[in-house]
Amino acid sequence: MQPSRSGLTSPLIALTRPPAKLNLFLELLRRREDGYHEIDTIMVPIDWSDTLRLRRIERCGINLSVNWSPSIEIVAARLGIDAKSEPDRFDQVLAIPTDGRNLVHQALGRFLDHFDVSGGFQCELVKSIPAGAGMGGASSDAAAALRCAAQLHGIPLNHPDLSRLASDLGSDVPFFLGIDGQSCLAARATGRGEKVAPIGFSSQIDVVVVFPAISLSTARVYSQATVPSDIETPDRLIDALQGGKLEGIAGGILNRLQGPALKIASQIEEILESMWRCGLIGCQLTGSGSACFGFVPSRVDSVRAAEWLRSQLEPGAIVTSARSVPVPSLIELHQSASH
Ligand SMILES: C[C@@](CO)(OP(=O)(O)O)[C@H](O)COP(=O)(O)OP(=O)(O)OC[C@H]1O[C@@H](n2ccc(N)nc2=O)[C@H](O)[C@@H]1O
Ligand SMILES: Nc1ncnc2c1ncn2[C@@H]1O[C@H](COP(=O)(O)OP(=O)(O)O)[C@@H](O)[C@H]1O
Repeated sequence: MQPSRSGLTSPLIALTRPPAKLNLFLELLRRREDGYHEIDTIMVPIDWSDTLRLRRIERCGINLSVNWSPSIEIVAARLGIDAKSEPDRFDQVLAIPTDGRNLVHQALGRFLDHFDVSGGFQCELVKSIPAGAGMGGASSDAAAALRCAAQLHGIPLNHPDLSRLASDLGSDVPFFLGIDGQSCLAARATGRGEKVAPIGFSSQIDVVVVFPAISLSTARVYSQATVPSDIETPDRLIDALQGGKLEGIAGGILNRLQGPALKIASQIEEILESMWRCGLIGCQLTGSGSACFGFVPSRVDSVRAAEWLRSQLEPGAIVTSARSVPVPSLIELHQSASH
């Protein structure tokens, strides 16, 4: 800990904004004996992000608080969920655990055990990324927590054990951790998703993302999926990404989990239809859903399309214009005001 002017220690706060991701391509290669699927996926991080603040505390253990931005009431109102008349749905979509069920709690617990460091952590998580949306919010938060914890303990951010911890936490977590500390705008992930390779690609992508107020369980969607006999590759998409050609990108997308997700939640089909009608191109579900995205040529177009879709779909869905950003997210270090 850093000494303050008064001579007492003043803990540092690590602040970062874990981004969401979109799966532009997701093919199922085979179902494994352990129940996981070998996949081939192309992921892009976007600027729809949570906020995570972490500081070391002397007391052992993890103290985690979770709030919604701008507030749970405003998010619920946009989603058209009434806490009093639909308490189960409210909980299913908006209740985020603060105990060991939260992936941030698990990440910090495993960090403390693995590196055998003294004390604990106080963590404030502000959610903006919907849960059960296929946007990887929990995974991104967990990767951010591992990186902030390493930073506060002077452990190099490219320490190989962090990758192992990330992979044990969930298949999507290594993507958000970044590869050897390098930042990247798009990556191809294979294995169960934990083998990540950056794609050389430097342009930005503008999209509109719609979260249709339903949380889908990743395990349930995978359990309804079938490995196809003709497996597709993302080669065309990768070429288009590297060439920066929007039509090529939109033409190369695929999500083998879209069919099973639509079977579970058929209302997603109407959302996709509205997105096509609005002029977005390459409209598709991300990951195991329920959020969908579509491409536009520029930021101006995404803001305009999001406004129109909002007038059609809200309340009942959250519509956001978004742009690709690099992973991992930057960490800012601040001196804590009180201790
Ligand atoms: C579908 C994807 C696409 O990026 O994202 P989300 O929709 O969850 O964001 C990922 O494959 C999700 O990764 P993640 O959310 O980390 O899943 P995990 O916690 O590892 O696994 C949850 C469950 O999903 C199934 N699962 C997950 C990954 C995989 N390659 N095959 C699977 O069959 C397994 O039943 C597993 O028990
Ligand atoms: N930090 C977290 N943020 C959001 N959800 C979390 C978190 N930790 C655990 N969860 C649980 O994980 C599930 C959703 O995970 P998430 O990554 O947001 O969705 P998806 O797998 O669809 O991308 C929910 O059941 C939620 O309760």
